Amino acid sequence: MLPEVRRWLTRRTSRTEQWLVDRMLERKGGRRISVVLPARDEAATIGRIVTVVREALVERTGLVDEVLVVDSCSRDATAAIAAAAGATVVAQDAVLAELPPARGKGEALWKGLAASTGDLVAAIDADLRDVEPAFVTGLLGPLLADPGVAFVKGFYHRPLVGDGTVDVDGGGRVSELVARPLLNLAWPRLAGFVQPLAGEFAARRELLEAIPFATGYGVELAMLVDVLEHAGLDAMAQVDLGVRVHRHHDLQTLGRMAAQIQLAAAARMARTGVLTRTPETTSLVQFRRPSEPGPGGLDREVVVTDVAVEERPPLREVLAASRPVA
Ligand SMILES: O=c1ccn([C@@H]2O[C@H](COP(=O)(O)OP(=O)(O)O)[C@@H](O)[C@H]2O)c(=O)[nH]1
Ligand SMILES: O=C(O)[C@@H](COP(=O)(O)O)O[C@H]1O[C@H](CO)[C@@H](O)[C@H](O)[C@H]1O
Repeated sequence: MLPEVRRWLTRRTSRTEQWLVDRMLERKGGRRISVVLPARDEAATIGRIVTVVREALVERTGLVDEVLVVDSCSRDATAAIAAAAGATVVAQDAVLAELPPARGKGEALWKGLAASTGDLVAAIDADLRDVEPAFVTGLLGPLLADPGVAFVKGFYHRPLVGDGTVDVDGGGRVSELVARPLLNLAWPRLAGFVQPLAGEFAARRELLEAIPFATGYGVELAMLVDVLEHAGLDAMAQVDLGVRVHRHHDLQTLGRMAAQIQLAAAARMARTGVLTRTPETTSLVQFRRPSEPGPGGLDREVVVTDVAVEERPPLREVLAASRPVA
């Protein structure tokens, strides 16, 4: 692991319980805060999420000023349920309607940024079960407390919930198999993010307006890379939000998600020339649930493995070199 990542992990990791709403309200001043939810066919979950955020953070405390649902071409009652629960709802294609429409999660987030009014913008996925207000307050805490922080990413334990089965740390399959190895290889400064694909993040508007957005599922990885380039690692933070339970997709859908993430990464590698040279490190940084809760912000065991591979030459070249000359 790069020494600067090790330092960053200690300096910029916190837990949602550390961020108290009363203190955050004092720090908020005259700024506006938006919570944006990209949502495609989330009729089963969107109502409860909007209700929890609105009641706890808009009505009871006034920390959040706007709950905006971007209806991402849903075929179900997502938009109507979100509106009934008290969200402002915009149709993805109706925002910046003069532009040719695009599809996918990243498009919904970009349109959400365009349609929202907050100086600080938090995003959470709309397929979450059991969402708590602490999901939002944790993301906003570091931004309100420290002017040096411009971007905050959530992390959590991720169970994989099947039909009557729960694998407590089995979720985040694309994260573990695609995003993490890719980031460690090409952008090792981002290796400290426990959940690099978390859909839960918050940032200052001026930062989000200054970076490009990938339209599909590549949006999270693209955003990490672009924020790093734009603002630097010390402007980024992560916060432990506890446990996250969401709806899972089948393997083929995850394959398409992985493909979009790789395309977004490829575009950034080409743009910056990353990987045209030898990788900076062959370490892979992974995180595991500790046997005992750790002190400080990072309640994870850090597992660093050297995954270096050697290149053997074609065998016939070796054989030809070792064959006695007649
Ligand atoms: O075209 C799309 C696809 C997804 N989403 C939303 O993006 C979030 C994350 O997507 P999904 O649940 O499919 O990914 P997962 O979390 O299962 O990997 C959810 O709120 C989706 O409703 C969206 O707004 N537009
Ligand atoms: O992290 C992952 O591996 C995937 C799939 O999660 P699961 O294996 O279904 O728990 O979930 C996410 O990735 C998407 C693509 O970046 C994000 O858009 C989602 O917010 C995130 O949940």
